[in-house]
Amino acid sequence: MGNQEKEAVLVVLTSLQGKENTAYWDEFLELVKAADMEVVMHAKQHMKTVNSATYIGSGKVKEIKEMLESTAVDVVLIDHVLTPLQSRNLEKAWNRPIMDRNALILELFETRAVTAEAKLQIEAAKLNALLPKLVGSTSYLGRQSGGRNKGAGEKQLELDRRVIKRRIGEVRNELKRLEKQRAVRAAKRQRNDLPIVALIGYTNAGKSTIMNQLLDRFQKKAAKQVLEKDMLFATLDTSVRRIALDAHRQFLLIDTVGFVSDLPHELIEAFHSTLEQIKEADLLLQIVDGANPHYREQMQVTSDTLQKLGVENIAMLTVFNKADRLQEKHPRCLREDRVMLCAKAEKDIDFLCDLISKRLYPLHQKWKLKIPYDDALLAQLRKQGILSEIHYLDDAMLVEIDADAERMRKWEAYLA
Ligand SMILES: Nc1nc2c(ncn2[C@@H]2O[C@H](COP(=O)(O)OP(=O)(O)OP(=O)(O)O)[C@@H](O)[C@H]2O)c(=O)[nH]1
Ligand SMILES: [Mg+2]
Repeated sequence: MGNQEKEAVLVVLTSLQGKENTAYWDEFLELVKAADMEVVMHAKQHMKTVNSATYIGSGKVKEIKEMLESTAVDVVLIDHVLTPLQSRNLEKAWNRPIMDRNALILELFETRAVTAEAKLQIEAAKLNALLPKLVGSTSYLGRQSGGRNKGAGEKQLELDRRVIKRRIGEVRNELKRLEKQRAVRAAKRQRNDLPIVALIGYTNAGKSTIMNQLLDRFQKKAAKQVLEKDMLFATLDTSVRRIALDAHRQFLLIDTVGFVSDLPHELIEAFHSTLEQIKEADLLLQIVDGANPHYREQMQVTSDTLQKLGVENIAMLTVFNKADRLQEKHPRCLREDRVMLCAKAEKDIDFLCDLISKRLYPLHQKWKLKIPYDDALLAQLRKQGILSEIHYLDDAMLVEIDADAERMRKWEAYLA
């Protein structure tokens, strides 16, 4: 199989006890697409119970075997998580590598990872997932190295296991080294003493879009934008950028990897150190795709994942995004800590900044000052970037500024 060619896959979509699981299936197919695989066939099975040996029923196993005889298929995907025994049995029956939902997400992360750290984290997750499966099966390593591992016996298996364990050790050491580097960077940030705001939420909700909009709006120098894309798991690395609302109101904004239902625990573990950064945040911005009919379930997944990560007691603002896709109009403010907006509308971004600022700098307010025309204060305020409005009166200028009470004290004489 050439590198350019997409892997041809047969997708098995299942449902238990007559529940048509279309949302789950759609999401699974989106994951397949994001992993850059091509669905050449699919099979559906409605099951009453789970078959402990093969997950799906034996009749379906046979039927799919016949399907596989007539078409070139590289891998069979199953929309659920299988036990090692189930995937071994299916692999034997179909003579094809099997990927369950976990394996697919790992594969997708692997194709998407850019930084050394993300790559290593995924490698660790994949190797860990591989070990328990490595009993009487050889196609996993074969597939990983790009070819088929024919005729490999028990000896080979033992060898494989040793190779994998050694590699896991190496990867862990390298990750530890990178983590230390990050700790140093984090310590430097702390010395800057800027508050930290973290964007979190379900994949494809618009986290990276919001980060880019804020960069566009508030970074005078062209800041490096992050990738935003209509695809599951566009972001796999956390990025940190500094946002300066003005000279005195700055914060660090972190964009993070999105969550998905049943995120494989190997991945949560592997990404733990990256996601740890969420714990340092002073404010969480939970971004929700408000136009997704399943936004409630997605919010539930987010709060479950946060709980698994041990993130608690951090103030959270929930942003229902993509308001432009809704039929009805909604007010921006739904509740004190819930807002609805469109990340692509400049006014909405201003509104969001205002909210963030009120949370981070609660003592900050707008003040009106009266400044004579020949006074140097205006230039000073301009330089600090806290000037928001000027009106030119006959005898003086009436200006509006953003500042906290502490700083206002020295300008008290100017208060209008
Ligand atoms: N219509 C509309 N589309 C939006 C809005 N915000 C983001 N999008 C689109 O939604 C898609 C996903 O946006 P991203 O910012 O990449 O989402 P993300 O939350 O970072 O996703 P992951 O990195 O995969 O977790 C992109 O195609 C965006 O252009 C919005 O307010 N309205
Ligand atoms: Mg993103």
